[in-house]
Amino acid sequence: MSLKALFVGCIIWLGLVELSIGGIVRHYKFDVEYMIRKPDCLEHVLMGINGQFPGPTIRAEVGDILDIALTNKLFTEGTVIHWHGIRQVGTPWADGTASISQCAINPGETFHYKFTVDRPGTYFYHGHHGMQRAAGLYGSLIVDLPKGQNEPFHYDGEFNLLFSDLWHTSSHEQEVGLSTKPLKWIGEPQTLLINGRGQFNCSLASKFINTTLPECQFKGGEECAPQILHVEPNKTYRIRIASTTSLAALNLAISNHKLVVVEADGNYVTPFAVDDVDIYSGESYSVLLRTDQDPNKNYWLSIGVRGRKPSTSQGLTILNYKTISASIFPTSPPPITPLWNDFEHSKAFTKKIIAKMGTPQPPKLYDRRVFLLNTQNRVDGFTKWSINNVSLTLPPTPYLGSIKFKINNAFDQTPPPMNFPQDYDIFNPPVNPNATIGNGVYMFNLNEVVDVILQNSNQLSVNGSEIHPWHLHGHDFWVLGYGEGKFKLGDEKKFNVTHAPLRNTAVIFPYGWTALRFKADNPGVWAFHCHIEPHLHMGMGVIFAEGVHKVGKIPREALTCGLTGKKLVENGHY
Ligand SMILES: O=C1O[C@H]([C@@H](O)CO)C(O)=C1O
Repeated sequence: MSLKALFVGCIIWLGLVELSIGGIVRHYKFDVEYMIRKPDCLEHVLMGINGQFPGPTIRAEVGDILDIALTNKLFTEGTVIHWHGIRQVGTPWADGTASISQCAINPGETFHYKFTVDRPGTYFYHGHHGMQRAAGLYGSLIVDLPKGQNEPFHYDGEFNLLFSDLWHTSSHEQEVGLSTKPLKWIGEPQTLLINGRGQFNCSLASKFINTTLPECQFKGGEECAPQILHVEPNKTYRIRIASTTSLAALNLAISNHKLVVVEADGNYVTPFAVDDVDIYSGESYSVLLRTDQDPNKNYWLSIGVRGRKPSTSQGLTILNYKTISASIFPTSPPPITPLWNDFEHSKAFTKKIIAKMGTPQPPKLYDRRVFLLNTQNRVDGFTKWSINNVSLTLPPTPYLGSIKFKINNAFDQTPPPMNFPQDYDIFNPPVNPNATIGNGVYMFNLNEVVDVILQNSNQLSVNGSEIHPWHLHGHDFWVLGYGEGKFKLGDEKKFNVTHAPLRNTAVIFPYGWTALRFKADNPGVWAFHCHIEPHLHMGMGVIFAEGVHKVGKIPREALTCGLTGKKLVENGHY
């Protein structure tokens, strides 16, 4: 056989091997860098990828392997990217969480994220180091069904919308403010962005709303001009939405059109029609839109702030029936976002989300139950968020390495508390506001069924309890139920175990509880935290670990820092 034929033979053989494990390897090169951009018509420093903000959309098919070579082109700080909603089965080192699954990638260095996307759905990716998500490090990740397979709903076309919020103070200034005594809170965002585009100093809807802002005048090509959704009449469109906001809870509406929710966090749900959709940071949905309205008009698509007293203008774009020009304005004002504190509206929406028939049901019983009380506290006078009175501070050595290699001095070996005092008054500020910092780990036995009862409470000031969206890495969980007040014995009778939706993010409502169940069946170390980035920065998270002894080879470059880095040097791997 000639050398060439042998070479071609090898390639075909390799190709077959790759096909036999399900999908193809998709290679990406991501250069993470700071850029000067005008996402809301004003100039800002943003973090982007390959010169793009938001970063490039990754589109793959179920079973594909993504191989993303991430080069840190920031000048002086480390970086990582988390693939939000991807469970990383067998590749916990690719979860992209600094200090948890890997070392932050140093400036100038390249790290290979290689993992399988094993489930269709709408996902996204974002920075998971410091406040790099607030700096703009994010993009979309969409996983399609393999060719020839159909979704359980029909659509003629699709759009993808990634929502985010923008501050005019830098992420560094925000980060320092949050770590200062007294706390310098970040406040509300200046602008809401849809696919990285928003308008701060002008309004698309100035003719219709009470504003002093002038009408936006776009000549074409502006980075802050909205991406218009061009549609044909009498068709069905799938709109994928995901929220990577740093803080804002959002509400999406499209004038005159109903939205049918069909997917949540990569899981099919029993379809239901609504006028508007609440979407919290860390969540994703697919909604179906039927273009059955007057085709001689255009319509607003709006996102507005909910859950916190807003001071940010709605994010807007236009649904354009191609029958008319996109520059013809809608004839009425944009949809009114439901009142920020109409929590009954939020709860009604959330409770409509139930699993689609055929979704795996939760195990009937749990092996272990963990109560996690969320409180705002003080540590040495610094304002923090704490879980069972412990505020999370991450260690310099990634847990995945320190647990696997039993480096016991890498973090606090005492497990954090599984509960909180029974007499804790969740309706008032903490009697003793002093908390401690900690970096202990909740260790679960492999395949244990874990129930988590997230308990909300009053923050440091009176009459204040906020919504927090909690996101779990490495798993989906079943949402068993939501309740008011303090969780009490007998409340489990209200659990929905037959139609519990599978999600990776779930909210706790003010002064309420949320019950989740998951199977600790994915060897690795996983963050579980409030997806509000400043809250995580202030300690609002915990670390779960299971079956770490079963984790296969961890790429060396994931562990070249802290005590695992030292061990590698001592063992001659340098
Ligand atoms: O963590 C937070 O701090 C502020 C406030 O509680 C203190 O200024 C706020 O609204 C938060 O969500």
